[in-house]
Amino acid sequence: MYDIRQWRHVFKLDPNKEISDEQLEHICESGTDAVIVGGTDDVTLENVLELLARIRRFSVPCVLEISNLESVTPGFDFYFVPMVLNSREKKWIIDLHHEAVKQFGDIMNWDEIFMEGYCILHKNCKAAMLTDANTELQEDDVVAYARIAEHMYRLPIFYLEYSGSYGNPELVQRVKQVLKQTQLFYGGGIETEKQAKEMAQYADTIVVGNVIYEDIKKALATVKAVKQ
Ligand SMILES: CC(C)=CCC/C(C)=C/CC/C(C)=C/CC/C(C)=C/CC/C(C)=C/CC/C(C)=C/CC/C(C)=C/COP(=O)(O)OP(=O)(O)O
Ligand SMILES: O=P(O)(O)OC[C@@H](O)CO
Ligand SMILES: [Mg+2]
Repeated sequence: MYDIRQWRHVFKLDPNKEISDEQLEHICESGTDAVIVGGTDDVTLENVLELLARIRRFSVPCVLEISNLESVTPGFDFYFVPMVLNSREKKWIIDLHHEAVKQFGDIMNWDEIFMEGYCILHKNCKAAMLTDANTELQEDDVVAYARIAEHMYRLPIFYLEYSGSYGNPELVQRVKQVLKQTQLFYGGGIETEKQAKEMAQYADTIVVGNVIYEDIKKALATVKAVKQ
């Protein structure tokens, strides 16, 4: 399914983590809508290419979520480009993007590139630490970032990121209520069918990451929870 607006469930695979062929097959054939390749640390051209080649044995749509310029490579169906709206450093909001467009501008196919407005809410996750995200936010602050994403920047995706910890479903519901065009992604700490169902009530798309590497059966069960 190549219309990202229809995606309800996606798996995020970290190129810096090990996954067996059998596990990868289960993930790609699980009925998930897409597989995102992305992570925060030690994402290299080599490990991205290796994972891409292995995922390409299956027909599932495959996205590269760009975390550094060195690992950008052709061959993905889509490219998701994060900008961390609550970062205290403009490097993560505009500077790296400027550098990337300077480098790749002539060969960029804008139809396959989607900007993600991240709001990172788990203060101990790697992405929050790397980008010096201000995670001490009130609900109104988060809602304001969502409105900025939709109305000021017209971003296709607003991503509520709790990577490594399960977030607050009431906040996800509040954010969903103010978004009309921008697609709401929720990711963080989803480990059970119940959690997947709960967040999928509000988020347009849920993202399941770390549990793949901790308990593959539980990870696979999150697909069923959303697709039924
Ligand atoms: C050659 C070719 C095909 C070109 C294609 C054209 C193209 C797409 C060019 C790139 C254009 C562009 C504008 C690129 C942007 C460049 C860039 C480096 C932007 C910065 C991205 C950014 C803000 C990164 C910060 C980290 C972050 C938010 C990463 C997202 C992933 C994430 C949050 C992972 C979760 O963390 P995880 O690693 O899982 O953590 P744990 O290990 O704790 O679980
Ligand atoms: O790894 P988890 O905690 O499932 O989070 C998924 C995704 O939002 C990470 O960027
Ligand atoms: Mg992870």
